[in-house]
Amino acid sequence: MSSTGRPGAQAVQIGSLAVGAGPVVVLGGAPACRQGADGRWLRPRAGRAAEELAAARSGWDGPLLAEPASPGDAPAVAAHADGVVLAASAWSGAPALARAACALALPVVVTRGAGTSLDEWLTAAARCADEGARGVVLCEDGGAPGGGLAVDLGAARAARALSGRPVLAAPGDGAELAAAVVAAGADGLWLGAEAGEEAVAAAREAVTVVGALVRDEHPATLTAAREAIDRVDAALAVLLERRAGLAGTVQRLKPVGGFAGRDMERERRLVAAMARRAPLLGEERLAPVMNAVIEAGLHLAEQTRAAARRAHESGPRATDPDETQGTGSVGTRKAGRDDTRATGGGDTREAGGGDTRENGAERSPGGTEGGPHQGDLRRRAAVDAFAADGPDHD
Ligand SMILES: O=C(O)C(=O)C[C@]1(C(=O)O)C=C[C@@H](O)C=C1
Repeated sequence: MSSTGRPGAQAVQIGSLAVGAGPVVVLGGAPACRQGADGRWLRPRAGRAAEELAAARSGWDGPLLAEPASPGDAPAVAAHADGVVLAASAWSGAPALARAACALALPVVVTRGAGTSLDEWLTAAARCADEGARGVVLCEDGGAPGGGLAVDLGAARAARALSGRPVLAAPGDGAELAAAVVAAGADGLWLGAEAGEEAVAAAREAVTVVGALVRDEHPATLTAAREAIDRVDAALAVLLERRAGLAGTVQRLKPVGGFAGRDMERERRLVAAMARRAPLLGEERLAPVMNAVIEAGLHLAEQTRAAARRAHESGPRATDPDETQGTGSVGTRKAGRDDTRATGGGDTREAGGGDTRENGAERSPGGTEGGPHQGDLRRRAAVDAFAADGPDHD
């Protein structure tokens, strides 16, 4: 079982592309998707299959899927495509076309359309396998004109679990639902004919980042294993950047921000919580990792703060950087550092194990710590110390 609770699907090879094993694949319509897709699909116009498929193939040597309009298109599909697409109208209403498509001994994508039940869909897939298809992939598109919001992710998930076949989902021309498709456990995104490079890139990002979180992978080669690591690193980068932003917000909200306000008890607790989700690494291995992450966030916060302060000081009629940074501090900016130390701040590293209730306490909106006036002065002094000390801590 994967981390999404699905049994693994039997991978189907479409040209060079394995669908159902490894990462979620992105398929785009040809010829609009020039870049970024793992494979393309084409529905040639009636009577134009040979010409249009030849043209699509001449500009693309990756996996190409074709949807024949009639049995007469079969030779062109065999000549140029790596797989066949059977829409619901074909497998439910055009048996001769379905038979001709399966007889090509290519992988077949069986699409669920409007008004077709899960049972009918899975039965059609099984029939395609019996009639010669070299692997069957299911594709859920909901059947609404233009696809998109009609896609039934529950049906896609059930189809995968019941059949053991890879399942694609067609979220339309845009990538708004791409993350949801990946999170639902689909093996691929089938983008609409109008999806351009931007939609393909957004779908790729969802596949990479969301896939790293929800999709179990068991790569068997060095290249595949490194590619899987690259996806996890991509997700880590997104999360680290987001974490650094939030840590910067905390520094502005704390009575004493930056290294001076370091709260080692909070750090110990967050490492312990992470270890519950990462038991193989455990607290001992996670602690140095998180120490580095936290220090990177504090450095960034201090440097950002110092840069804002320099801009403020050199500006012609600059506004108070504390106001623009959202610190909400009031009072004079010249409050002394001795006041800061009185809050439990002071030297960065020594301050780490300091009074955590003081350092970690959220600022009260009314500024009532030790009386409104004194509280304001103390906060002001702490913010100044945070800015002044910034880049010196390394
Ligand atoms: O929670 C805080 O007090 C923070 O300043 C945030 C944070 C963190 O990055 O998670 C940073 C420094 C502290 O020592 C503890 C935690």
